Amino acid sequence: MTRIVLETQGLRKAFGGNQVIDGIDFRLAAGELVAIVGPNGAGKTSFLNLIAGQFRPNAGTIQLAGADVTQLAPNVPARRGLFRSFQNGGAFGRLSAIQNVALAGMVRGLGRREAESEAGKALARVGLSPVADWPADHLSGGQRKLIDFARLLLAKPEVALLDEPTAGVNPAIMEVMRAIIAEMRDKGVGFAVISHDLPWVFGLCQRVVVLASGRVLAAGSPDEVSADPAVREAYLA
Ligand SMILES: Nc1ncnc2c1ncn2[C@@H]1O[C@H](COP(=O)(O)OP(=O)(O)OP(=O)(O)O)[C@@H](O)[C@H]1O
Repeated sequence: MTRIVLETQGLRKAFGGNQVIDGIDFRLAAGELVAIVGPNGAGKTSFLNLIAGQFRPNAGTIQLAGADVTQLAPNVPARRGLFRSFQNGGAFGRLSAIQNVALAGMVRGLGRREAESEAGKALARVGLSPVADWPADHLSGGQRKLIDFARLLLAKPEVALLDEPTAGVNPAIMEVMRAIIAEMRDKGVGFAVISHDLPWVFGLCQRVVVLASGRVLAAGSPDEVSADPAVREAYLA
């Protein structure tokens, strides 16, 4: 039987009168990659913020690997096997690249030495060995996104939430990202990936969830959602 690693039910969030998430039911299985797409302002990042604990929902529940994490602080889901990347990279600017990556290993219980040794290997994998000792805020936007991928390798999560990983990065880096995601997914990590790059993400995912106005507008295979008139209309609008 398929193991569900992430599930939301009836998730809702409003800011003042703006209902940004309006009742989202979502399931992600181990080893599955779901693309989360939709027009600007649809609520995609807010949905990840709710799952990762950056926002508190007004209603609904979030289960991570079978445990209720609905009301937990942001760092707690990380210790329970959740990884999250951010549109502009999640690195701490004053820490070096290698310190940032090692932290992801320490969160999962590695000692400092072992974490730094693994971080060095992960940085080599993403091509960042030459800048391993540079402060993250001296790196380019694309390099900071690669730090997130090195952090992902160290974190070894059950669930990875990626927010626009390929925005503003060159094709060679996109290929490094694709290979890491595919390898981890094949080992059983569940991925929810927000992307505006539909060819890239449709080439990786099993399922697509289209959000619009905080709701699931459509869900299905890439071919099914691409053919859905409501999806076309939402994008054109
Ligand atoms: N912290 C916040 N306070 C108030 N409103 C917010 C906050 N975060 C997001 N919103 C609102 O939530 C709505 C959805 O925004 P969100 O960033 O989740 O959309 P998105 O689908 O990720 O968009 P994009 O593709 O442009 O990144 C927007 O109307 C936005 O203004």
